[in-house]
Amino acid sequence: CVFCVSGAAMAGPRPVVMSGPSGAGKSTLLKKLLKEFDGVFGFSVSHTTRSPRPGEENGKDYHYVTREVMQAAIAKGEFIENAEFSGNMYGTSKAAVQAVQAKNLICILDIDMQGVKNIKRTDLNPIYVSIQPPSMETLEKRLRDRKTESEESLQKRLRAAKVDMEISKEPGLFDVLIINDELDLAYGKLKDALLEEIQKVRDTSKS
Ligand SMILES: Nc1ncnc2c1ncn2[C@@H]1O[C@H](COP(=O)(O)OP(=O)(O)OP(=O)(O)O)[C@@H](O)[C@H]1O
Ligand SMILES: Nc1nc2c(ncn2[C@@H]2O[C@H](COP(=O)(O)O)[C@@H](O)[C@H]2O)c(=O)[nH]1
Repeated sequence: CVFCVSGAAMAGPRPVVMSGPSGAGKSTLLKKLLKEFDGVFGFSVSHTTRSPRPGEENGKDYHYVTREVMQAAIAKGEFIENAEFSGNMYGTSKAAVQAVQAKNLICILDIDMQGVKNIKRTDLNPIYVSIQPPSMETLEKRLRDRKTESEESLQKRLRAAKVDMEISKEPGLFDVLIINDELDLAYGKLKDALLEEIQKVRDTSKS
C-alpha cells in the first residue's frame, strides 16, 4: 500500500482526527479529553514552522522547526501528511502517530482540512470529527480574544475558515460534526461520539 502509515501490526484503537476552523475550539476540547481520560488518549505532536505562542512547549504542543528542516524530513518520507496553512507549514510525522499507538492509546490528530483530505488517502482509519463555531462573528471574537494572531494572520485564518465551513458540509467527509457554542455541551457530544473507542481502551487495559 503506497499510503500505508500505521501498518497492520499497529491494530489498536482507532485514532481521532479533529478538524475545523482556527479558533473553533479544537485544542480546548482535546485538552479536556486528555485531562479527563488520562491513559486513554495521546496527542499526535505535529511539526510546524510557526513560532511558539506564549505558554506553548516544544515537543508538547508542536515540534517547532525551520522550513528547511521540515522540507528535508518530508523529502525523506517521514510525514504522513503535511500542509501549508496561513503562511506556515504543518505536518504529522509517522513517528508522532506511532509514539501514541505504541502505548495503545487513542491517537488524537488536530489537523486542517488539507490534512483531512490527505489522511483519507492513508490506511490510518480514524474517526473524523469536525469542530465548527456557531457563526463567523463568534469565531472572529474568539480569535481576537485569544490574542495570538497579528491582524494579517487573523484575516488569513478567517478566510480559511469560510472555506473550511463550506467544505465540512460535504456529505461523508466527517463522521461527527459538533457546533462548539456552549463548551460543556460540545464536550459532552464529543465524549458521546468517542465512548465506544474509550471503552475499548479501558477493556484492553483491564485484561
Ligand atoms: N465554547 C466556547 N465558548 C467560548 N470560548 C471558547 C469556546 N471554545 C473555545 N473557546 C476559546 O476560543 C479560543 C479558540 O479556541 P482554541 O484555541 O481551542 O481553538 P482551535 O480550534 O484549537 O484553534 P487553532 O486551530 O488556531 O489552534 C480560545 O481562546 C478558547 O479559550
Ligand atoms: N494538516 C495539518 N494541519 C495541522 C497540523 N497541526 C496543526 N494543524 C492545523 O493548523 C491550523 C493552525 O494551527 P495553529 O496551532 O497555528 O493555530 C489548525 O487548523 C490546525 O488544526 C498538522 O500536523 N497537519
